[in-house]
Formats: sequence, C-alpha cells, structure tokens
Amino acid sequence: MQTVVGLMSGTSMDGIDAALVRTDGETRAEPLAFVTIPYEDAFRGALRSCLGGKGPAEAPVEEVERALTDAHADAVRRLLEEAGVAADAVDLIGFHGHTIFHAPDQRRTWQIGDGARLARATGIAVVNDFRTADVEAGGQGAPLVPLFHRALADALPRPLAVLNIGGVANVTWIGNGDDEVIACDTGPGNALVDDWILNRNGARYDAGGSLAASGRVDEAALAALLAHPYFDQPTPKSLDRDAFDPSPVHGLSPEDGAATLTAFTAASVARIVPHLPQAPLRWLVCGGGRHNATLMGMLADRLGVPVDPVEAVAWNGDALEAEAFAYLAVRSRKGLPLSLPTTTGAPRPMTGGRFHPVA
Ligand SMILES: Nc1ncnc2c1ncn2[C@@H]1O[C@H](COP(=O)(O)OP(=O)(O)OP(=O)(O)O)[C@@H](O)[C@H]1O
Ligand SMILES: CC(=O)N[C@H]1[C@@H]2OC[C@@H](O2)[C@@H](O)[C@@H]1O[C@H](C)C(=O)O
Repeated sequence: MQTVVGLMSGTSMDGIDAALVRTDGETRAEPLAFVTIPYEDAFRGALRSCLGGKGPAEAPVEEVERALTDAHADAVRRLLEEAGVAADAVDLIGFHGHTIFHAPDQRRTWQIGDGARLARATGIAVVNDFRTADVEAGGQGAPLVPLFHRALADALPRPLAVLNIGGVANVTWIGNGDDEVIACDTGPGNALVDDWILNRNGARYDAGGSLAASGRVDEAALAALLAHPYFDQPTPKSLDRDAFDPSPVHGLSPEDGAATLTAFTAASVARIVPHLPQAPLRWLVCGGGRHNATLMGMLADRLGVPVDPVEAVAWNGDALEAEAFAYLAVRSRKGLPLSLPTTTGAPRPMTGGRFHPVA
C-alpha cells in the first residue's frame, strides 16, 4: 500500500480536487482526506482562453500551465495540512492536469500541467500525462476512471452503472464477469447548462437545478440537440468539452433554456442504454451534477431503475475522480493497465503516464 495524492482539474473548470489515498493500485483504495480549491474567476478566464489547443500566438498556454501547476502545488500543501500528513510520508502524486484539447480521431489529446515542476515544488514524485499513450495507440484516452470504479464496486450487485456528471458525463458499466467493464462519455454533463447560466445571469451553475425546474423543456430544441451523430455511435467513445453546439436553445428564456439543456444531459445518458449488453440494475452518480435535483429527477424518469448519488454506497462523489488519479498513478508505476479495449478502444490493455522523480 502506498500513500498517494490524486489531483484533478475537471472540464467544468471549477477548481482543483485533491485527494489523499492509501492504495495498492489494484483492489484497495482507502480515502484519507479531500479538499477542493476553487479557481479565482480571473484564472478560470485564462484557462478558458486556452481551450481548443490554440498556439502560443493565440493563447498564453505556457504561462497558464505554470500558474496551473503552482496552484496544484498549493492544493497539495493544503491537502496535507488538512490531513496532518508530512510531504515525506507521501509516496507519489497522480497529476491529471487540465485538458485543453481532446481529439482522439486526430490522435491528439493535451493535458496541461508540468510534472517536473510539481515534483520540484512539492518534493514528491509525480506521474502525469495519463492519456497520451492510449491515444497514440489508437484509443480514446478517456474515460480513465473505469478501472477504479470497478475496484470500488467489487461487492455491489451487477450490472451496475457508475455515472460521473462533471462538465462532460461519462459512464462505467460493470457486468457480472470480472473483465466486463464498458465505458464511454455519454454526452454533455453540466458544461452546457453552466455556460448558459453564466451568459445569462453571471452565476457559475444552476444551484440545485432550480432555474431548470422553473422552466419548460422545449421538445423541438431537445430533438435537434439529440440529432447529433455521437449518440448512435457504439462504445467506446469520448468527447471534448465543447463538442456540442447549443444553438437549438438560442432564443429560449433563461428558464426554458436551462430546462432543455438539463433534459439534454439526462436524455443523452439514457441513449447509452441500447449500446450496453444489459441495462444496469442501478445507476450510482458522482460528480457535481448529482447536486442538481432537477437533473437527478429527469435521470430517474428516463432510466426507470434506481438512480442514487454514490454516497448511497459510502463513496465521496466529489472526491472520486481525484482518488482515481491517485490509484492510476500507482498502476502506472506498476506497469498495470489504465485502460482496456472496452473502456477506451485501445487495441490492448494499456498502461500509461509519465514519471517525474524528485530531482
Ligand atoms: N449545488 C449544485 N447544484 C447544481 N449543480 C452543481 C452544484 N454543485 C456543483 N454543480 C455542478 O457540478 C459542476 C462541477 O462538477 P465536477 O466538479 O464533478 O466537474 P469536473 O470534475 O470539473 O468535470 P469532469 O468530470 O467533466 O472533468 C459545476 O460546474 C456545476 O455545474
Ligand atoms: C479528455 C478528458 O479530459 N476527458 C475527461 C472529461 O471529463 C469527464 C469525461 O470527459 C471523461 O472522459 C474524462 O475525465 C475522467 C476523469 C476520466 O478520464 O475518466
């Protein structure tokens, strides 16, 4: 067992999730501590300006990468303070970084975050760049949390779906056999609703889903959104944050737009069921979207089986992705797979990650 920090900066750009975990990277993962450090609005704007993998003439990528790395070093300090654990008692950091571009069909995915700089700043060895090897081999490079979900779900009734609703939404389907793990991004998570709200009333998200609850779903706009070819594609498949064009909702009131985009997220999750070998008996939901009661209600209506936040099985739905990158960092050091042909479409089980020792 190793003591490992996992760090995630997700597509919703809300901040850094940092988790401290005791794990063997195989069957065991015991959470010790968790903090979220929100980004300042100005930094969030700078990060947003880098999305799309622009060149140095158009976006200050190097400068943002340095600031992002330093913010992660601060997050590690805050986490260890909170946990009462000294840096020299930590074996490893799993550093996801921030995805600014993801186009597996072009064999390109780009997570900014300087592993060597983080190792220097914290005095702890770092694994980063988790997705490149998978994408270079022809896989989607995402999602990577499924093997962690499978390890956690060992004793739960199957088939089970674990749904993460972050900026983008992704699902892990776990069947009865040990190797039966299927995964993909299902469609948008909260990013479209977040952007809608930000542009209308400056809020960062629809707290509790209350704006959506006060609106009406525009069925024509919803049908236009669901006409995207992504939903007919078989698994595995993955998405860039900005893959969907929200223009069908333009012209709707703030309430109806929020209701329609929230329904789009729920309906796109339901569209994955026909692509699975068997419908899940239950959906466990992690990520910030589980705090949106309107979305959770729409999911339950469309899926027709129990849909519960992961807290129902005593997991922490805010910490899970960060914990996963601690677990994956250990797997990387052990040369174990981070992905399978059924989770990312890689041609074989793939290890990955780049190691940065403390210089
Ligand atoms: N109380 C709440 N009510 C409604 N929505 C919420 C609430 N709290 C968080 N959210 C939503 O959750 C989002 C953050 O989710 P999360 O932190 O899981 O995303 P992420 O990890 O950045 O994304 P990804 O999983 O795609 O990488 C916010 O942007 C917001 O839309
Ligand atoms: C390219 C990229 O960063 N993808 C993220 C994103 O956010 C959610 C979804 O899209 C998922 O595929 C992935 O993150 C999680 C942590 C994963 O790899 O499992």
